[in-house]
Amino acid sequence: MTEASVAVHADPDLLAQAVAARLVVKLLDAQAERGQASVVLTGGRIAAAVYRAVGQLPARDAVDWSRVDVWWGDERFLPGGDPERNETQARAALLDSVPLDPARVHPMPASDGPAGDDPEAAAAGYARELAAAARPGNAVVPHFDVLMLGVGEDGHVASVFPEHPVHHDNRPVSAVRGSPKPPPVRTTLTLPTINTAEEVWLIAAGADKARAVGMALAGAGPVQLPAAGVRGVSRTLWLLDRAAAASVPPRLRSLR
Ligand SMILES: O=C(O)[C@H](O)[C@@H](O)[C@H](O)[C@H](O)COP(=O)(O)O
Repeated sequence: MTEASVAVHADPDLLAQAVAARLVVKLLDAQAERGQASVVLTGGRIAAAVYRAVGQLPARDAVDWSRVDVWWGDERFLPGGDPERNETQARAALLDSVPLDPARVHPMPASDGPAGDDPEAAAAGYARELAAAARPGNAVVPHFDVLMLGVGEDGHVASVFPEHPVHHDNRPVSAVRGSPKPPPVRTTLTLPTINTAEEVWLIAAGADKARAVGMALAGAGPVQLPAAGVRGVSRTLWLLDRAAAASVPPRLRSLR
């Protein structure tokens, strides 16, 4: 298992700028190697700041956006276009301003979508969409070059919350009811699916994240602290601001 690495930036704004720059380079590298790139998006405040920062980078135009696949790690199960949906936030912050191929943008279903107001059917539908894009062989999900995650104060990632039944769901995508973070109904990739990504980036800003970040890096259990159960295939990268990094074990700190 690859050991996690940690990069610390002075404040949330610099963190968002740095993650945006890394993301553009990651997409360019993937396209240079494979002719295409795939990214899994997350929700929350720091993710929105990253998307806005990508949108403002001149180098964003070096990416061939028509050959980028966009997936989501989780979604709030609300009607299409609801401002609280992670999809709506990502579209407003970045996706609407870059020339993506709409067929390669894969939002998780909305509660007023074809699967109806049933999060289990929505999760199953998204699992089918992932499987349809998987490489031939045994894979049930496509290759993800980079999967980004925000981190909750309680250590949740995507919509995998501490001690939640989702930990016992062995399907690739799970419906979540009773989320402690509103709204209560969501869909999410499960941890084993998240961990198929080549690189996973956990992004957190603010002192209220310090405890969860410190415990995850110190080796907490994934059921109690889901962020501790995240591992990218070739890289697990924690991208933090100074406040969120306050309890990172000293041997892992590379303060900037
Ligand atoms: O749908 C969501 O709410 C998320 O995907 C969730 O996992 C989020 O990324 C974290 O809660 C961090 O959010 P903040 O960056 O806003 O703290």
